[in-house]
Amino acid sequence: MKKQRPMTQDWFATARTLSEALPYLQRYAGAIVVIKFGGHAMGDAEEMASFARDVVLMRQVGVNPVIVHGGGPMINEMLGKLNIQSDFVRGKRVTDAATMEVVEMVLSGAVNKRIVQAIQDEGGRAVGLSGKDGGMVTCEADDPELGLVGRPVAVNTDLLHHLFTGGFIPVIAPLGMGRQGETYNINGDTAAGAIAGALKADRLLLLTDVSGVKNASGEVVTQLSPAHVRELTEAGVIAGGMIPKTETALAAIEGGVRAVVILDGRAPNACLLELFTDHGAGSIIRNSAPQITPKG
Ligand SMILES: Nc1ncnc2c1ncn2[C@@H]1O[C@H](COP(=O)(O)OP(=O)(O)O)[C@@H](O)[C@H]1O
Ligand SMILES: CC(=O)N[C@@H](CCC(=O)OP(=O)(O)O)C(=O)O
Repeated sequence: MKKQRPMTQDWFATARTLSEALPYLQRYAGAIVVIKFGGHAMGDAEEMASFARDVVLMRQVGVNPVIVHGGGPMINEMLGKLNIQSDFVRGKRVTDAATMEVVEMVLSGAVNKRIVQAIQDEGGRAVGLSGKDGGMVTCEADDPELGLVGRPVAVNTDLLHHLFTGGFIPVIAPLGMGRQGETYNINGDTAAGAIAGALKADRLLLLTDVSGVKNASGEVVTQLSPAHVRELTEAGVIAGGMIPKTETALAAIEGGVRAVVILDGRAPNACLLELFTDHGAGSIIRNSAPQITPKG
């Protein structure tokens, strides 16, 4: 039963926010939204629960969310405990057979199941998978220097469509299968971009630990075209871990994703703010095509 509490301005504001969400709820009903949930964005138990609640709410209002997660910091921790040395080249982990074993164990085991559990705890029905399940992500070796790092060359979305029909929320670890049955380690951003492209997703949300793409003065740029992203990259303003994200964003847009948003996954209700309010969150990257209401 609802509690009887005195009416305050806050309650009116809450009701107004719900009412203002209507056009966005209508716009996203049936839409596919792929969310890359990076290891740095996961935060503590409360932040994980808040993320899970947003995802369950999305599903409840008819959106088809797909979670593709990372887990780089968790892999580093386990490799450290096992005294296995690990190096990164251009943002990707050099992966030999011993490292691959640990990567698969941490991503498909601990990290994947933690997210599945968090979603179930909020009343959603999550299914934990890796890109190997249902022959979803086929890879080729990315670069001989990187060992078992995969570059997705084909994505089969049949399994995902079955899950959408059943009302399930897919939670996918970024692993893929080679044509000879070998397992590949895929950068989480790359995997999310490939899956979003194959689904022709309405939105790809890349959740990270900064509030968006920053310009040379350190301010977040809220709207970017692919040309603007290339300019910032050539000028060295987009650097480090942001490079695989913006490269993924450009490839995803090229592949048919309507828009990509880079945002801070630790900010409360970041996904809801982006999808269902006038305010939006983070940096949106899209071709400067005519806008379709609301927010294209
Ligand atoms: N122009 C830029 N705008 C925002 N962040 C940037 C930029 N250039 C580099 N970065 C760095 O990219 C980092 C995000 O990448 P990364 O740490 O790999 O994220 P994740 O672990 O979430 O995948 C930011 O914390 C920031 O240090
Ligand atoms: C090839 C490669 O680098 N794979 C990544 C996969 C996890 C990942 O991408 O995690 P974050 O999103 O948390 O960084 C790795 O081994 O760390």
